[in-house]
Amino acid sequence: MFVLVGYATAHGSTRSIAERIGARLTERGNRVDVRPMDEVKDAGAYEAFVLGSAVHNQRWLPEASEFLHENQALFRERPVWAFSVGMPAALRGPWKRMGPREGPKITATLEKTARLRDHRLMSGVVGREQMSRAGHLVFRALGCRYGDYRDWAAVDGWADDIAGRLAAEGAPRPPSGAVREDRGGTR
Ligand SMILES: Cc1cc2nc3c(=O)[nH]c(=O)nc-3n(C[C@H](O)[C@H](O)[C@H](O)COP(=O)(O)O)c2cc1C
Repeated sequence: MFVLVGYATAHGSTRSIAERIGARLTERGNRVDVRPMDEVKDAGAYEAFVLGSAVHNQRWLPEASEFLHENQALFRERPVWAFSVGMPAALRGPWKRMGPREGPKITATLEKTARLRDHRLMSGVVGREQMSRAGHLVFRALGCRYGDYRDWAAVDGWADDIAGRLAAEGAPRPPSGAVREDRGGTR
């Protein structure tokens, strides 16, 4: 399959995760472009999409939201997987409960413009240099810690699931009426 792994990043974590997913899908036999969503010229050229954005204030970055909006007809027809990169793993204390609530909230927004096969909220690198002074003070007051929270095993596992689904969907179907010998095999 010809797959776009499109991303929008402010500080690089989302790009690194997109590149990892792209490499994994390529290893599994797909033709893959990994590129920023605002540099994609012809979205219609791709057969499937894995789209990811950094999360700011519980939303995708504006260029990512625009890309979804502009191509919504396509994203209702072709397979789309989405990932959001935030900081649920950096949260501490009562704020830790925010993480599980943020994922479904973002999913609901994305589903207004795309029919998603799956959406994952992941954690990225959270650095002092990304924060305003006020943001830093709130972050520290909540007991949160800066760090690299990327979970590569989870990213690889998810990419492998996607590769499996693409392989199943891309495989030539037997002619209708044909009797399959391999009953119980892939659908
Ligand atoms: C201004 C700002 C707002 C943020 N808002 C959120 C948020 O609402 N939810 C969240 O989970 N992470 C939030 N983050 C954390 C980032 O999404 C996180 O650091 C992520 O790794 C950034 O990805 P990037 O390196 O691709 O830009 C915010 C970061 C910044 C700088």
